[in-house]
Amino acid sequence: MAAAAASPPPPSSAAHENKKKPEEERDVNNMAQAEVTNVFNLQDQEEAVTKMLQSTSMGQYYLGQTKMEDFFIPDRTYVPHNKYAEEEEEEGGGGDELPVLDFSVAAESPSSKKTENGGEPNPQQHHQDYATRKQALISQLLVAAESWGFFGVVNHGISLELISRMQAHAHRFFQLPLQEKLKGSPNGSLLYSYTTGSVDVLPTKWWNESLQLIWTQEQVQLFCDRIVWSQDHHDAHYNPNSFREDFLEFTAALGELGRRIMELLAEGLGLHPDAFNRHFRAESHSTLRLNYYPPCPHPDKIEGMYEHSDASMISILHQDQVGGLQILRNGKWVGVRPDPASFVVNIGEIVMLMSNERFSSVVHRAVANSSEPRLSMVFFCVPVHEDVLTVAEGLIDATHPARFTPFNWGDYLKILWKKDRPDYYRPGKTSSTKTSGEEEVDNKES
Ligand SMILES: O=C(O)CCC(=O)C(=O)O
Ligand SMILES: [Fe+2]
Repeated sequence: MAAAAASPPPPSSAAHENKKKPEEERDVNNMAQAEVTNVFNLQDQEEAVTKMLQSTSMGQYYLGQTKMEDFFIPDRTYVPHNKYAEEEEEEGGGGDELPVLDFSVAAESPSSKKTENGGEPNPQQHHQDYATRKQALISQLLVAAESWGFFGVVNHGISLELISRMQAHAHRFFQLPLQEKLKGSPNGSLLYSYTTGSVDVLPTKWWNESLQLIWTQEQVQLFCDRIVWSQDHHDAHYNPNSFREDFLEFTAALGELGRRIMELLAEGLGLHPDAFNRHFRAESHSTLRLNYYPPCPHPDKIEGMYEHSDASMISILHQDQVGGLQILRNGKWVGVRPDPASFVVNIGEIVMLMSNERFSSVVHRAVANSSEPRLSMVFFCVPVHEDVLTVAEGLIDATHPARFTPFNWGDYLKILWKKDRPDYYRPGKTSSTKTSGEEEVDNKES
């Protein structure tokens, strides 16, 4: 994976065109509407689901309450989903590359490694090698977190088979009829459920669907119990328990990777290795979010996911081979080339604040495309609700006063969408920038 600055084309004027709605668009709408009518005929249909549909972009679209044109974003800087750094460089752009870090050393213990021929290494020599390589990784990580806020991770220790199994589960889920998927929105929660696109409070409508679940056994079980994974009897061999099992294995592995990354980030800042991790515990409401972007007829005018920064401590993202993740870097949108073997990690707002803004939480977006669906899977490491979060002690001195006051994650969620959110919660952001991953609009948790 590599990426570089891409020069944005001139703002699209197409958003202002008054185009007639093509036939096929109307068909999609009609089909979706028929499905929704079914949903409303079900006896056990919950008010919350109706409310969710009516207050989300794709929900309104499926209900026929929103037209394609209502998704258009005027004067948007469009960079196609498959435009990456290399092409830009070939065209003479010469962008810089997204740092990609080799995490193999982070999974090693200082003493356990065998030599290549299987013999015992000289323990002292090995310890020195290990320490040198770990220090090199920490230095690269520090540069990446300070200057990019984003980086790729390879040799992360998560098996490619597990990743593809999760992708297959996600595709299976998103291809279910809408009425089935809506069973995954049992209580109207917009944070821990299946959601049809962006919520109304946002200034833009996103062309996506998502499923976001807390990483606990209990939560995933509640979800699995409601979903009928396939109505096709030819598909009877599919084991619905496998979603739960793979979900738990995947989130546990991502949690472990998140822990390793935050430990190294803390060490890089000269802090106690546990400075961030002591707030990232098993009882935190960390989530896995599956983002599904159906083919979109107007990707130049419609956003898959609008620009935002993540409210997490850190986020760990895997995107499929389609491409579409873009980072705002030095005022330009930079496309991140997909690589099935790597994860893309970004610093979230919580670690940015705890680091007294030594690290940046960078604005990013997802661009839709007209030809194929796209899937991304994001793990949001978040702190335990009640923990008081402060700037790490070791980072404050006379010349570097704390830039924000102590807060906790529960309070943070409450103010996340407020227009009058204090400045120190969103340094350097434009007023149109919203935070994603945590759409707890009415604080409807659980
Ligand atoms: O789909 C993507 O590549 C971006 C997803 C994202 O940024 C998010 O879910 O917060
Ligand atoms: Fe994000």
